Amino acid sequence: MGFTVHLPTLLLLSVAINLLIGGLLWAIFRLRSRQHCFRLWALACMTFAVGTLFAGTRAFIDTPWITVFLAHLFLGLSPLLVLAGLQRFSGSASRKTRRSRHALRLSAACYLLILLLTFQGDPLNARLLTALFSAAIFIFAVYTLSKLDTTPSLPVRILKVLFTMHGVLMMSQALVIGMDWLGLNQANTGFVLQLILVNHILLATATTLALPLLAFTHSEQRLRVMAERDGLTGLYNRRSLFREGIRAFDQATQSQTQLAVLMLDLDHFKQVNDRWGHAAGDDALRLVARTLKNELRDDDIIGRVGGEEFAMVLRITGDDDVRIITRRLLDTIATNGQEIDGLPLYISASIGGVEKAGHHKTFADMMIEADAALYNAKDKGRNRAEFGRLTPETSVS
Ligand SMILES: Nc1nc2c(ncn2[C@@H]2O[C@H](COP(=O)(O)OP(=O)(O)OP(=O)(O)O)[C@@H](O)[C@H]2O)c(=O)[nH]1
Repeated sequence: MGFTVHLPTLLLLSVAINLLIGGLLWAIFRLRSRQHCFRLWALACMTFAVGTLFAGTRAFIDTPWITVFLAHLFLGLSPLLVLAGLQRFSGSASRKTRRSRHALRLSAACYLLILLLTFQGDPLNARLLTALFSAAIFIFAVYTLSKLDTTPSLPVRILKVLFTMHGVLMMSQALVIGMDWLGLNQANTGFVLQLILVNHILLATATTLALPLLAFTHSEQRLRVMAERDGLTGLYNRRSLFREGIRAFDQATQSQTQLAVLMLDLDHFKQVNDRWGHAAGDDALRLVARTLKNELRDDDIIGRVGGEEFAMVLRITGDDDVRIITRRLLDTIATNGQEIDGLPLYISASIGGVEKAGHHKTFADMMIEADAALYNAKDKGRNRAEFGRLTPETSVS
């Protein structure tokens, strides 16, 4: 049972698919505040369709300028545009990237020159050249993807696999043509090349669908970080801290484990801003955030819940003493905050804390009590901590 391909149908199908996906990518470009990678990817699809159309006219006309030169010019331009889109997406303008862009321009110029010099001869020359050029571009695309620092990583991995397969396919095409050239082929070259063409179209389609996946998941991740995190310190914002705090509270209730909430407010922070400026104040806030992250465990929940106010939810284990942890936090902030970026800021903080008890029905109950304890610490002179309900043994000073 043989495998036969009706070439004109296949080519028309490929043109239609590429025009459709190209149109879709162009629409995305218009809708997404003109994110330029989408325009380049749309153009890649369209040039591929145009190149295929020109190559297909070989059945009707005998004009190598169109059927070979223009066809391969567009077919070679297509992977180049995909790569340019990837580079645009990665957005980095480092020296290394600039150098690789120059290398790319140089190889494109070489491709054009060799195509110009050879297209009049055997059309297989142009096919060999385009296959080699495309393989090089796809390998370069894998390299570009490996330099990308985006999350989630699944779309990057999918694209790496697709580009690698495409690169290998183009190398195989070059090999088959090269062997044919040297008269080494016993098998039916036309059939093998048609098979490669089918896979080429499938891979090109899969790649153009995976590219928006890369861009969409990346921007969704960025939006999620922006919605959940405080822009200045990278800590949880108020809403996320409450969400995570409620989760931790429910877990602690179910597993009957201990939980503590600490509210921390910087002392006389207005004076820091007034005396040293808002930028110095921002540096101080970042330093406090770093200190809290360094001093607490990875699974503790830390958020910036107001201008100079932080909240922490600590999962307490048997050996932990919240009062010792709190004292350590106050001391480290006072030590680190003496001088920030060469300025004598002398930052200190006050903390209100509470440990989970039977009368806490919700996480909000703990937050309210920690807040009241914080006001108590401020009233009692600052740079100190107060705990829970007001009893004589609740102070840490
Ligand atoms: N630099 C900077 N300052 C901020 C930010 N958010 C709030 N602040 C400042 O934090 C200060 C808070 O001042 P107050 O609420 O009077 O409190 P305080 O001066 O710390 O006094 P106590 O809390 O009573 O010790 C104000 O000057 C705010 O402008 C911020 O993102 N960056």
